[in-house]
Amino acid sequence: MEGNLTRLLVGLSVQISRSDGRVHPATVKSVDGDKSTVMVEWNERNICRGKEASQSCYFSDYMTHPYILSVCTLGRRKSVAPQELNKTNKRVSCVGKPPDMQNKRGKFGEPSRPNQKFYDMIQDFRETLEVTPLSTTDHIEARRICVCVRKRPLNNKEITKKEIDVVSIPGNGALLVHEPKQKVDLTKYLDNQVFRFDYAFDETSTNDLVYKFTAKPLVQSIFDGAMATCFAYGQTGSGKTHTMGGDFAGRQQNSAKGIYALAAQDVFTYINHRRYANMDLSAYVSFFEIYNGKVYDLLNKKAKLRVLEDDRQQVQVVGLEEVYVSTAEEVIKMIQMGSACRTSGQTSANANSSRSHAILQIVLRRNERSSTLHGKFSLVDLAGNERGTDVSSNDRSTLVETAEINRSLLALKECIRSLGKNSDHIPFRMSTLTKVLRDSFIGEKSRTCMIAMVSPGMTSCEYTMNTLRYADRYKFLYVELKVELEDVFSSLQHTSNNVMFIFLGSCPETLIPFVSQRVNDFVKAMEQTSYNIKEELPDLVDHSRKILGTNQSLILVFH
Ligand SMILES: Nc1ncnc2c1ncn2[C@@H]1O[C@H](COP(=O)(O)OP(=O)(O)OP(=O)(O)O)[C@@H](O)[C@H]1O
Repeated sequence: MEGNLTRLLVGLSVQISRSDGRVHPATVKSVDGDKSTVMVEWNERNICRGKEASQSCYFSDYMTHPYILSVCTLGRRKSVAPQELNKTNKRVSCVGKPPDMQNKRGKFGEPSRPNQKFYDMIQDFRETLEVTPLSTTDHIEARRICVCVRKRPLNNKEITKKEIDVVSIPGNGALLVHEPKQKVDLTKYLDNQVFRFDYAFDETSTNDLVYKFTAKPLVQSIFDGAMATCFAYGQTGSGKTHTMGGDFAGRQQNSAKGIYALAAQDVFTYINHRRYANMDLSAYVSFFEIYNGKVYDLLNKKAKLRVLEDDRQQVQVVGLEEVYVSTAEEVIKMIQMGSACRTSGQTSANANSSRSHAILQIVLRRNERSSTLHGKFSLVDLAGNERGTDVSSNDRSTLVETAEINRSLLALKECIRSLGKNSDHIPFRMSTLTKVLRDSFIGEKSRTCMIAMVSPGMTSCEYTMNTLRYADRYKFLYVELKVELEDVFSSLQHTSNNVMFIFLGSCPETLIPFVSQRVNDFVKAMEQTSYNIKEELPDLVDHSRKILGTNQSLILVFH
């Protein structure tokens, strides 16, 4: 177990809680299994500081959840000055040598590249990772809000420039960003940040695989009367259009290979399925873009459309073409037609950058009841999220464009957040995007999937972090949190291996009774008496230490 612990923890970012009450990030530098100590390091006023903590201070690993990623400072810790750390030679792993001591050749023998040291450190780190790739046979869980991440491979331009890939996807929904950093003394180190999603797709994942875990369950839901929405979110050039619309060969897009087309194929499979045949459903398609807050019909020569709201708060896009379709091929033709006239521009990251939100809607209507709406699937390829930091542009219209994009993405976040909280008030009027998607945010049957796309290159690191933070927020939604915790407990109960334990970040007050009950159940299952987790936390920690190395471990969730 000690060995596992070392491999999992070294280099990870954790929160530490100081004796003066401050809580701040630090990096795990080493774990001493014999002495049961953990060494952490952080920067304070440009001075590198370190601490040795006893193992009664536990860390969660990347296989647990981001909100669990904190350090619980229960035991007494000894403060160690950096010099002392050097003397005892305890500082290990992810810290690089000063520039003059760096090798001219890469550690793996290949010619040196810019940032070779970081490259080597990341490769070293990856060697310690246990990778569990996502497989088509993995279980897919129906969720009301599903948040995923997809990493694209380095592109030719990046490979030519010898860009470093700073994103790792070990599996089980985890994603690591190895953020290259430098201390004031020019020592290089990696700040390894961990995120966790429902699913994480690595650079080898195909659109088929991504579709299967994301949009496919939503197609089924619209036959059951749901309003479903699937968003592709991310920096320009990160792969949104590739995922939704299909891969590109030059400027030619293979529309049959995107999530739009895969969803359309399934819609017709279900329509003809005996389970839904007697519902007498027909499918209709509309395709439009929102550019600078205005709606344009991509199936009608980009006609500019008005968005109106009636006194029952029903939002209508007046005059939007809704075309009856009876085969997936017809839908694919429309996707090609619409995509060809989508507003694009050139950014520093993508020569063919989409500057608008594109929305493909597949609507199911019941034939016999004057075309009553039965279900709707909105597939949204969002505009790039680079937050006005595309510094290569001084052009006013690009800046206005970017500001509008940012406003609508903020509105989207607010609406999904309200949806997750089952709030009565959904602030859909904040932007045209959320206005036209209003019926996706209301009602019991609304279902949402967000696929956050990330570029793997070191130069995209900041944008990648922004994307991950945006998507990460969804995971803090109350309803999801409860489900997630349930998963953690049940997976622990069914495992016979040693499992990393403990713990915790911000557990909402309302969830404490639930967590308390589950911890007690777990403790009972280990034939121990039950604990009041608030008052007897130290006992539990002591107990968990004793069972470390036996066949079970414990997760505690605590505020
Ligand atoms: N998973 C992937 N595998 C291979 N190539 C990819 C992948 N994702 C993206 N690409 C390629 O990267 C380039 C940029 O992708 P794409 O146009 O989809 O980005 P985007 O996020 O839609 O950008 P924008 O917001 O500027 O429209 C394209 O050439 C695309 O084919």
